[in-house]
Amino acid sequence: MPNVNIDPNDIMIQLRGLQKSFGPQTVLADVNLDIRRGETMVIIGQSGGGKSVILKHMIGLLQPDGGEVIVDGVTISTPKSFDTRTIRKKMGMLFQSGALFDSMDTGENIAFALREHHPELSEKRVQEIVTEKLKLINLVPEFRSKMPSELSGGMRKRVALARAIALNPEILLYDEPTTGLDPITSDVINDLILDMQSKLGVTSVVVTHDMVSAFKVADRIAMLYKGRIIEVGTVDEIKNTTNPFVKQFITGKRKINPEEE
Ligand SMILES: Nc1ncnc2c1ncn2[C@@H]1O[C@H](COP(=O)(O)OP(=O)(O)OP(=O)(O)O)[C@@H](O)[C@H]1O
Repeated sequence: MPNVNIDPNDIMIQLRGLQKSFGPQTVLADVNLDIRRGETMVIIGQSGGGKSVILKHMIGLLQPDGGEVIVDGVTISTPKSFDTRTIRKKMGMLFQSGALFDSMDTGENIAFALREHHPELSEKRVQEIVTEKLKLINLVPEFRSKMPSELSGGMRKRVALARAIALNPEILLYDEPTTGLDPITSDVINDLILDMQSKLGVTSVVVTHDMVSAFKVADRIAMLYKGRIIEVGTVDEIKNTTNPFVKQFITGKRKINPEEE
């Protein structure tokens, strides 16, 4: 359970009536969610339910059909306000695949966004920042010369996290950070998510199916169901929920009743 001071009235990300369809498929019907500055919000829900689509709206990779995304008081979701460069400077994202550039070594992967956004930085400074980011994810500086093909799944995620924090983001978005990892490696990633919150003071949004991870890293958990957030609560509140759909999801039971598949 995280341990930082969070002001419930200080909202970093607001989703207001978010709607998104792809062709005939409505993925987000009416998503409303407030994420507080400094908190870790975990979004849970069925596979294919639209959790990643929500993250992509937060970072400006997708524009909604209706509704608003407001980040730190600024609406980022209207075509007029759509300034991806400014948004992305504020945010780091850990993609589901832990996408690294395979042709670059670890150090170059971490330095990539730094060089792009800060061409004024000297090579010495870039290397110092790479070392600092490796340290934050508990890796020694020598690790910078490893190629992605030499890394295990867990290591790739860690390096992807170092890359996501290269520009000192205020917000970190994690898409399925523990998927495909064994429980011990998953726990290393969970600890790093907690570290990022306590050491960097970031606001985090984590999309996951992994309830062990959700219960460990979350300040609050939101459940997406049929295109809407049907419940938001602390870990204890979610564990003790009376909502049958949330209960079904967190306990992994297949059906609530024969009508519900
Ligand atoms: N760019 C796109 N074009 C068309 N359909 C899309 C696009 N992005 C997402 N979708 C569809 O939206 C739905 C929700 O996808 P999303 O990846 O957000 O689900 P998810 O809840 O993150 O699932 P999972 O947990 O399996 O990753 C899926 O049916 C997906 O095929």
